[in-house]
Amino acid sequence: MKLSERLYEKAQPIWEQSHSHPFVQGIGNGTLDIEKFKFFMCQDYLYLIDYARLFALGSLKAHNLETMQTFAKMLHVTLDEEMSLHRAYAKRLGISKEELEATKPAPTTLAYSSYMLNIAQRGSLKELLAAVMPCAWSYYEIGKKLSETPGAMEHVWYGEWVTMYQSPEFGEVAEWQIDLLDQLTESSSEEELLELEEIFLTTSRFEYMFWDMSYQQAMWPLHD
Ligand SMILES: Cc1ncc(CO)c(N)n1
Repeated sequence: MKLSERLYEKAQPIWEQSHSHPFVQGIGNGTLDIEKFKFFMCQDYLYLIDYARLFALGSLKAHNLETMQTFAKMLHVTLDEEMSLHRAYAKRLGISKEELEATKPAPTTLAYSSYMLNIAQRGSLKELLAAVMPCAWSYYEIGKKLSETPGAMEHVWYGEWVTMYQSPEFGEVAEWQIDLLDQLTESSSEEELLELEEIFLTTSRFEYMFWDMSYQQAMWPLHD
């Protein structure tokens, strides 16, 4: 069994909770409160900055030129295409570029980004991939599922979001990461596979928490 098949199976109970979360469902049926989406977009913008850094680290840790080029491409696509979606939404939502960039990270954003970057910095390419894989893979799955709802891709607010994440180009990114990790772990020990599984499940849990944080618009529970 390929590692990716095992990871997919193990993560299902978590991923299913993300799929059925009211934030995700609300994007699909168009009922999500726009204030919650605003919160999500600003926090996601911060998240993507660190997510992009993981691709820079992937390029650094790559074992050959082709892998290095693909990580560099994902770095570029994140900074200049995915984040352009956020910049365009911010503009429509009345959030200035300065405001967007000055967003303060919520505790869940900080925890998720810090965990991912820590794994990527101290681990090998395998650990880095295990940490980053639930991101593109689960968003692609969510995009595809939501796009099946009639009108979801045409919705005045959430249509563009669904359209981007269900796109085959976005799916290719997930597939490339999956294939590379499967290839790199062909002869890994059970002990190593278990470690990678734990990382994958941890970022899968953080993905769920990110939806929930956005739904609750959860900042620090303290007031300065
Ligand atoms: C939190 C999060 N996970 C994954 C993606 C997909 O890139 C995203 N934009 N945000």
